[in-house]
Amino acid sequence: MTPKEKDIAASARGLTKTYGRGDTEVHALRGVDLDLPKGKFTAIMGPSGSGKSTLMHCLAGLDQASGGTVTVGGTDLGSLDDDALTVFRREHVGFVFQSFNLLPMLTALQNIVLPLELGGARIDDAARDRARTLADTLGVADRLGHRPAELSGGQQQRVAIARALITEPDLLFADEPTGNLDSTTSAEVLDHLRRSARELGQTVVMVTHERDAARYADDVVTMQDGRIA
Ligand SMILES: Nc1ncnc2c1ncn2[C@@H]1O[C@H](COP(=O)(O)OP(=O)(O)OP(=O)(O)O)[C@@H](O)[C@H]1O
Repeated sequence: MTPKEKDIAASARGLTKTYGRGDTEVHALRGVDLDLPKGKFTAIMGPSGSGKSTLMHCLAGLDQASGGTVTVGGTDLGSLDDDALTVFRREHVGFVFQSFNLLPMLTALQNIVLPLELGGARIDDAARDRARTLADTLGVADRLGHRPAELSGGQQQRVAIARALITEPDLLFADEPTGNLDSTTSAEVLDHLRRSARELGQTVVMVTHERDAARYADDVVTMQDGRIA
């Protein structure tokens, strides 16, 4: 790796994605080149249908590109089969969704440690301590015994961020993470995403429609018709 490559968490080269065939063909990505610098918070903006979610899903190994390459931490995702991709996502990627996606029957603490359990780890005191430290950083340490329904939207989203960070992923992806939140709560969640990058060294990528939200990011990438504008 060259020194420059060392500072890049993920990159796309000539990335294309086509959905459907013939009359129903949609070119969601038309050749995207992008480098995501390590430890930075990048926002992806652009009109509806411009390819933001598709780009994020390809970078995260959730969707397969039609052409071009995605490299994460030196691994070409195109070289991985489905099983290897699943392991790759579990070990390297965290997600935060607009709708939080917490499991309603589990407490906040149980939700946060779930990715460790799914990865086959035993949930011991060390794991619970890590979850508490993250919850503390995110300001929800006093809500750990509560179920999602007993938390505000902002608290749920902060629990979701802690859950995404518990495996210490190289990349944290957030798809419209403040879409369901009021402006005060949005500001808190965005501040935590920014701190994940600045204080924990996470590489954070967020898709958003909101210019105010994008202001928290170090860089803003704008998509237009499947390309970076
Ligand atoms: N699974 C799919 N099958 C067919 N077409 C799809 C599929 N997913 C996305 N598309 C199309 O690809 C294009 C890009 O979609 P994408 O969701 O990436 O855009 P976006 O910028 O994230 O939009 P939005 O802001 O509305 O979420 C759109 O024209 C969309 O209709």
